[in-house]
Amino acid sequence: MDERLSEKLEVSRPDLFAQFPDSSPYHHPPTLMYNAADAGQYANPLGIRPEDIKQTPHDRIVHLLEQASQSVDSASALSPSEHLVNAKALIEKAKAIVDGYDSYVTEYSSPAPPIVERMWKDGHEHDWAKVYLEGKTKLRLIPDMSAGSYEGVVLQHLAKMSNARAVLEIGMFTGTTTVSLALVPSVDKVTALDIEIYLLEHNLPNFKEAGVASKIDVRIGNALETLDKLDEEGASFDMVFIDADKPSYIKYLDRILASPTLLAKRGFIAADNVVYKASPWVPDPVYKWREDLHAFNQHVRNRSDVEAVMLPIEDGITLIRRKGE
Ligand SMILES: C[S@@+](CC[C@H](N)C(=O)[O-])C[C@H]1O[C@@H](n2cnc3c(N)ncnc32)[C@H](O)[C@@H]1O
Repeated sequence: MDERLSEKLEVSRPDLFAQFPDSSPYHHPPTLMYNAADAGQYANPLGIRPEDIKQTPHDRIVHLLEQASQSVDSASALSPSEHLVNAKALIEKAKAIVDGYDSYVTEYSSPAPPIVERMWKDGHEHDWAKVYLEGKTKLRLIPDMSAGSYEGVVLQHLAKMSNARAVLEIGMFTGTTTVSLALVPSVDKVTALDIEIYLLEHNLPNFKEAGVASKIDVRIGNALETLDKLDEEGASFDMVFIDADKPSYIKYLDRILASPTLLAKRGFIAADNVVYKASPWVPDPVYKWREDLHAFNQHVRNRSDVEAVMLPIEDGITLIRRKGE
């Protein structure tokens, strides 16, 4: 890690992260809480609100430009000037560029299958806080964990272009990406790992409705232990999508690459959220895993046995292949 970045990262220790009052529906603020064990660990001196937590670098830029625009409005109210009018117009234009970007690329890409759109919508309407408070999930899951239908289409293309037959997904959540991949004709099987037994029951009706239940093998448990089991079974995957707990990304990658079989010859790994809301280079205390993701990116770059390309898709996807294949 370069010194400047390390300095910046140190500014935001976990004790600065938000804790919402027990009575708040956001007692475990979105994206801050993956692990129930984290609950209650953080103070909230910064007054972070859930709506301040954005999902991608673009979302973050739009949010910042909105705030800048509001500041210009306030300044204009006090002292109207041509400069402020110009500044406002420039901010609004920059905002329109970024704001329209994701919608445009989604509109002119093939659409996601309707079942995936429906699953994504249902996932956003599900009361994950209630499920967690009832003790049905260990983790406080939040709808925005779902990669979304556009990213599902991207993954489908990667699977199609690589002619992937066996796919491993580490982190299934509501199964939108699982179903997207299982719907690819060349894919025979998607092995989906998750730690939450609740998701098995929750997702099964959708897997059946999509007509791909027989192609999906859900393995519940800690993904690292499941990887050990899959390795013992001699399982081999053409495509691996890593999208579970961010602090374990390095372990997942190393475990897969340590095995002679888990990653098939000419197989590839796609790791999600690698630019993590741009927080590795513009830190903000609300983004809890920036050090983990930054360490993962450095680790990938420093492994001499792999080649990688980081794609600025949504929250960033890195494609990793064994060198020389
Ligand atoms: C970001 S979500 C996955 C989203 C999904 N790929 C999609 O795009 O819809 C992460 C998932 O990883 C699971 N998870 C977190 N820690 C885990 C662990 N140690 N082992 C297995 N699964 C884990 C969570 O339960 C959650 O469902």
